[in-house]
Amino acid sequence: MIRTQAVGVGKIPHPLSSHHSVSLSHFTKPLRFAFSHSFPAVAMSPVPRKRRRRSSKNPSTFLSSSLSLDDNFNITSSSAAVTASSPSSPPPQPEKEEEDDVKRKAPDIPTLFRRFWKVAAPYWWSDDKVQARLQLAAVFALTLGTTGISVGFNFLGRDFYNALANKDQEQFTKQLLYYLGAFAGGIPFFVLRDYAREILALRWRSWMTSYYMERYLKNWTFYKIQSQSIIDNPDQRIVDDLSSFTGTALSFSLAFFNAAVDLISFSNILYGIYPPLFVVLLVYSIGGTAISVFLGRGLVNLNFLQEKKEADFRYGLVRIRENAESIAFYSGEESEMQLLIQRFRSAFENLTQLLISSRNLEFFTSGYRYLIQILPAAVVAPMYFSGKIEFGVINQSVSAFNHILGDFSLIVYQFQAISAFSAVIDRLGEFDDILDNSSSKDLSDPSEEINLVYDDVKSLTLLESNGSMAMDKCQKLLDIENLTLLTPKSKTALIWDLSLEIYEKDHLLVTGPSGSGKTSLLRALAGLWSTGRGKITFSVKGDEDPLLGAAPLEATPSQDTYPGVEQPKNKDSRGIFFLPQRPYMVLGTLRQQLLYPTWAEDVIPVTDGDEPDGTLPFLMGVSTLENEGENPRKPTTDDIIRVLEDVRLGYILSRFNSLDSTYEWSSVLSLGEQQRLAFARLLLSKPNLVLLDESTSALDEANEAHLYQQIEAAGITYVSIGHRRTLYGYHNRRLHISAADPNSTQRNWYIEPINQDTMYNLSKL
Ligand SMILES: Nc1ncnc2c1ncn2[C@@H]1O[C@H](COP(=O)(O)OP(=O)(O)OP(=O)(O)O)[C@@H](O)[C@H]1O
Repeated sequence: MIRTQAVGVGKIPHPLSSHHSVSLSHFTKPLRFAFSHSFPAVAMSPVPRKRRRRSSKNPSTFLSSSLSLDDNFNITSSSAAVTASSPSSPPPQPEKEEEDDVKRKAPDIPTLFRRFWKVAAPYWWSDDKVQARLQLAAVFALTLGTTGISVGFNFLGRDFYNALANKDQEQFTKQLLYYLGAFAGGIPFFVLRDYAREILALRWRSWMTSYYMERYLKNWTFYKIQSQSIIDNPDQRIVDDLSSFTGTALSFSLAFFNAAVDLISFSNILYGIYPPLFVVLLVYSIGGTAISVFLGRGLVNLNFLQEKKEADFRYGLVRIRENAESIAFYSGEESEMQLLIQRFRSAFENLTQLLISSRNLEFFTSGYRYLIQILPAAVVAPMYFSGKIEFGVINQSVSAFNHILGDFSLIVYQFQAISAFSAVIDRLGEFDDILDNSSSKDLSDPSEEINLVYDDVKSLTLLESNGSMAMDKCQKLLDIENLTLLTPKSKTALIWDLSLEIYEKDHLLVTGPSGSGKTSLLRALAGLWSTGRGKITFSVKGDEDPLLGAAPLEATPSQDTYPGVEQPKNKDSRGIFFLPQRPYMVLGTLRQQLLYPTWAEDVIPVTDGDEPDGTLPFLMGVSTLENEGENPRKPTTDDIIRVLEDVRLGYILSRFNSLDSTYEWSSVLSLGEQQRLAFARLLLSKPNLVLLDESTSALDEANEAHLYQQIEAAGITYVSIGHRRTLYGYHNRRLHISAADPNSTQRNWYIEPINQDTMYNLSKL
């Protein structure tokens, strides 16, 4: 076993030890496969504490987390057995991914520093900056205190050993008592320093988590990241990388600060004992740092990939959980197993490389550590023999020497942790850049963008209050002008030059062959896609922008994700509602399902009245004040029950006891029931216009007819996408989109009224 020695933030030294062991547990947090064998004295664990703490109830996290090494470098997981017994026919390799991994270059040092600063800085200038800086000052003060105590122990050690060597029992007992007293007085400093640091790291992490989640969910960045595969595993970056980053950044800062203070304190001591020893130490540590940087240069990239591969593996397991029923119906276990093994193997192979690189570095660092162990004693011993110094001074010089060497060798000793931290910085920096500028990857040419506008009906009325035009405009809900729609990235044309107006009670059916671009048209209307040309204008009710208080709607063009597109956060509050093809069930109670998304703030439990100690202002969730007055009156329990009856779902109340029971709704409700539940949401929100994407595809014809009657009776204008003939009966116009011809720019759509003739012709088919 290799023992490490005093580096950075120290623990209370053992009275009989020649050097001081340290606590640098934070250093290892980003290092998923930390090297506990190297640091037995500092209680490092093979898997960082936070990661090990993941709930074993969650099978995916358990399996994934257990991809770790024990002290003997054995893989301690059932997954390892799986790998060993993998079938003889290897699964197909994800070639593109592998290629990307190979192509990936480690970031250069200036990029790393830029990213570190960009990720770390915002918190210290945030609303929480006063608390943050005060706590940081306290941590630094406690760190200074502990360094002072270490220096005191250095002198105590000298006198203690002098008394021992002189066989002076009285002096020895006195020194022993001093030592015990110093322990009693010093321990609280060490404990409180660590506690204060952890608390500050937690506070910082909480702020960062909230800050990143806000930007991730803003402007549909989460959708773009996912649909265009911009970066891997954003969830892992928010959960694991932020946690590692805050803890490690603080630990490293303190360690460097402590090393600087330590250096000054102990240099005096060592220089006072024997100056040449100090010079030898300087040359030795600078040379050692240069060599370890050279040997460990590949570790940053390997750590980056390890994070990614593990997250991919975990995501594979999560997908099995989410799609359990479909996989079970397909009996797809064998394929799933192959896919999982493939991902695990990829993580395993990268880890093997990581271990080889670490081993090579470790050969050097171990030698570096051992070679120097006896040097200080050997150098000063002749002075002791000649009577120039006392015996205790030998111990003092060894202690001071080790302190200073530790300070100088911070990079050598912690290179593996530093490289893992660099990978975390790299991943977070990349994520941060994307969150800041999420439009840059897919929207390069602003002239090739669809212009999406929300016109305020009231302001238009005021503007043109004398003419009949104003009345017409008030009734118009949607105006599409010369819309040419392209797919993002590949820019394949789906719809050419579409112009269309929708007025109140004007129910439009969109038809066309599969893949022609019907759903994509809705994506463009929702603002999710903006590649193409043309203008989409929604006439919305309400005299205030829900996001900006009293500011007029047209005064707020979006500048971030989709330039030129004004993005509402809460579309339904402007009278427009989208029902996607696959109903989305939120996590929570039945009531929350029904209130989503119009009264989304109720999904997040907000503490009222007395806040529990430690609640942070930035973790309060969505403010209820923000949307107050914008959304329709919140439905009462009676309203909700009535609407459930209206969509013929009244019976589920008795089945699931109450509106406030929590279930995995996407599993316990049939697809048709989920679609009816989506209509219940719609009826509660009562928008002016709804865009339905095959929203009744799982329903029988009777239920479909019933739901259309309900929304018609509620005065909601609807645009539906659908293939079924029965849908013609509930609409008065049809937009037919044909598959676009790549060699032509001709219109690939037409609009026709749906009348008795249409119905007659259909019935003959
Ligand atoms: N994120 C994407 N990037 C690039 N192309 C996409 C993306 N999503 C869909 N497409 C392509 O756009 C085309 C239109 O897709 P869309 O979902 O609009 O079809 P649709 O008419 O609604 O089909 P269906 O009736 O089968 O639901 C398809 O060829 C599809 O493969």
